[in-house]
Amino acid sequence: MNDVIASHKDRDTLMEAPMQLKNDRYLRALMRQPVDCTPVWMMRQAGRYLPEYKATRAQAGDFMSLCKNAELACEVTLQPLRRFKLDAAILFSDILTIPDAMGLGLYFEAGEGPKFESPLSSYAQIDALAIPDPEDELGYVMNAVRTIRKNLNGEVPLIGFSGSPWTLATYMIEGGSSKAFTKIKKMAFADPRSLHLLLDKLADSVILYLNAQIKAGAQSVMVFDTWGGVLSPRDYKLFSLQYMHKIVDGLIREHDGQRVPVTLFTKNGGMWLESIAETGCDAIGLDWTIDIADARRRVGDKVALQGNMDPSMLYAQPERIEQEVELILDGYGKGSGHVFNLGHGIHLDVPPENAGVFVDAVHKLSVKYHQD
Ligand SMILES: Cc1c2[nH]c(c1CCC(=O)O)Cc1[nH]c(c(CCC(=O)O)c1C)Cc1[nH]c(c(CCC(=O)O)c1C)Cc1[nH]c(c(C)c1CCC(=O)O)C2
Repeated sequence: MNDVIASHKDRDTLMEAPMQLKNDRYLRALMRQPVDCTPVWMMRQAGRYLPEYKATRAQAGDFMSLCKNAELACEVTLQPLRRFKLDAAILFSDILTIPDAMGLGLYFEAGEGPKFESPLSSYAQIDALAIPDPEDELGYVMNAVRTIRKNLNGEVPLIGFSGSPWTLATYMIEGGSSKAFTKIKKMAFADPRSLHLLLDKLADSVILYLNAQIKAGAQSVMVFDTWGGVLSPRDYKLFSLQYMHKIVDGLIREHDGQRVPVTLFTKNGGMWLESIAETGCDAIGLDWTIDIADARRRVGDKVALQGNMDPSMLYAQPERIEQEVELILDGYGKGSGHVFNLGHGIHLDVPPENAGVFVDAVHKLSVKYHQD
């Protein structure tokens, strides 16, 4: 009942959220328009490395309760922006909301990561899965998006996100995190019909989910393909990229008169940049295993690039962090089209001050790459 009231309230008040951004360099860089300096944000910017996050999470009880409470999800989205001069906010949620809404029973076991009560193993189970209605079973995510957009008050854009079909399928079939991915690979090679049915349903679900996030106020969207890099080149195209391509084709690309840029991130996907760029995405997220100068040479002006400092570099001394930022900025070279980021999520035991050193270094050291 309270959720219903909150959702109507948020829908009305979103009208008050300003259209014009005070800081739009994140969106400009994704569209390769001139910027004054390189924008920066961090994946898992809200997370266990911040004491204020731990306090709010304790208040919520557990991780999913935090995701399902729009006010608290908004609070943890904004916490890192109060500490650091980030150029974008990322919705606080998780990629596993879709499988949870499909009825697989998501839970988090301390120290073991996400788990599902009912993992998938047969065609019949996959055939029986329904595509979730984003404003119903996933309505709590849309409420969070509306609440965050309103509270951001036009400061910086809000990034919405989803997992890629392949990455979501790994969790749904393995039953949680995996190292060898034997169950999903067994299905891929011994029973491809079942896996393709699942991937296709997930692609349809992701399209509906991301489009609903865009309508609720997300100004840019990202698809996280955390596990695409465990496939061979041929199987990556068949089981992962094909479905991300379908998603890019199905997304709202312009909303309220503004372009909504889409970024695809495949961890360990550096060898497939040209193919990823061909999906028609606006930007590619890079992990740290590829040289950003090579990446830019290979994609040319086709897409913007996001990345790509090793998250473990945040354990280093300030001078070493600054040196690494400079090397990456120099690798990308002059001009717009680069969003600075870590190559993956921030580690939970990183000192918060080091994240601040990183963000400030990007802004300070990048100015010269955007002059004349
Ligand atoms: C694979 C994946 C997941 N979730 C996500 C991915 C794709 C990106 C990536 O590769 O990291 C994406 C994600 N997860 C979370 C966000 C929110 C935005 C942000 O802060 O960056 C985003 C964008 C919050 C979260 N999602 C999670 C946390 C930590 C939860 C906590 O303990 O408070 C956060 C802040 C939980 C989570 N959720 C997932 C894992 C593996 C874990 C870690 C579990 C553990 O180590 O105990 C699945």
